[in-house]
Amino acid sequence: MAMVDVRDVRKVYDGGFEALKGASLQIEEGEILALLGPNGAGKTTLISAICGITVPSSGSISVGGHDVVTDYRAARNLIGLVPQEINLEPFEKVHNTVRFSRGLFGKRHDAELQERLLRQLSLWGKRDAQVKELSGGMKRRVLIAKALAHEPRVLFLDEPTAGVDVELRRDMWNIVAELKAQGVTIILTTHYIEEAEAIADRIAVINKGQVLLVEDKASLMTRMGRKELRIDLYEPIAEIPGTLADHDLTLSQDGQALTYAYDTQADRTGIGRLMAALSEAGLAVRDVSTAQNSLEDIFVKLVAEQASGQEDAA
Ligand SMILES: Nc1ncnc2c1ncn2[C@@H]1O[C@H](COP(=O)(O)OP(=O)(O)OP(=O)(O)O)[C@@H](O)[C@H]1O
Repeated sequence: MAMVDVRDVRKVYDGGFEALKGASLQIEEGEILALLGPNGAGKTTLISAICGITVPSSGSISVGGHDVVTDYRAARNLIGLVPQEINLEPFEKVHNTVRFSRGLFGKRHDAELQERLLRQLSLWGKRDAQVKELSGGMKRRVLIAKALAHEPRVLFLDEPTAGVDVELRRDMWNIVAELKAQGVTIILTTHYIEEAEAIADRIAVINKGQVLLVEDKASLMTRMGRKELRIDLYEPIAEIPGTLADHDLTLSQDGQALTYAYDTQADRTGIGRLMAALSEAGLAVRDVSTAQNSLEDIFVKLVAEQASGQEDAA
């Protein structure tokens, strides 16, 4: 059974806007799923629907086997939500804020757990500070502590690292890794695609209210990935020799390196043929290296493909 099971969910807002158009998504226990999509794609709407904050117009959602509408409390108890916007009580002390969040779920205060959580998030030294005294990054940590205070099994992080510095981002990634090790299921929305690339097990791409794809990150990168072969030359050249014209090469500005893009899934990459042709052209190779194109390239391509598909259909 999937930990989070979203089936054919539609959401039409009051004004008539259809933010989700039959979205389906199954998320397994203990996995980290990155939900990617451009602005307005429907990510927050989907998360809100799973967390029972927004009621879907149709379709069904369960968390841990509990329907989020008809069995809201049981489902919500399993969920921790780190919202996009900072919504903290400014005059409250850090430790009270976190303690109160646990209380909301009817759970008794657990001093040991609270200390562990605050230490893990580097908030222990700030436990007696008022929220308003904290930096933006620290406030984000408090949001995470609050979301984790009732020991949820599923954690939603909605743009957790928007506007935070590199160090805090790394810290958050470490926290996510620790939670995963504890078997917590994590759903992350992010605009930083390298973040998804770094920490997610699976990638879901959503655009215009539709889930375009859900796939294992590694297989997605292999399936859609293109690689680039960079060839450094001993001697710079002014232009690509005519005999190499059909190899789809680009020459660096300083004339010192050639780049060859190839499809990793193609029957033939053409590398062998290219190397032979280079040698025939009398070009001496100093070094070669390869680079895989990024998840970002793949994401941009997917979204563009959907847009052109819709134009074709129109
Ligand atoms: N309460 C609402 N009433 C009407 N329309 C809404 C409401 N909330 C969101 N929308 C619209 O639904 C669409 C999806 O919004 P949503 O916030 O889910 O997108 P998102 O993918 O989270 O975007 P972002 O990356 O900008 O946070 C947007 O076009 C938005 O304007």
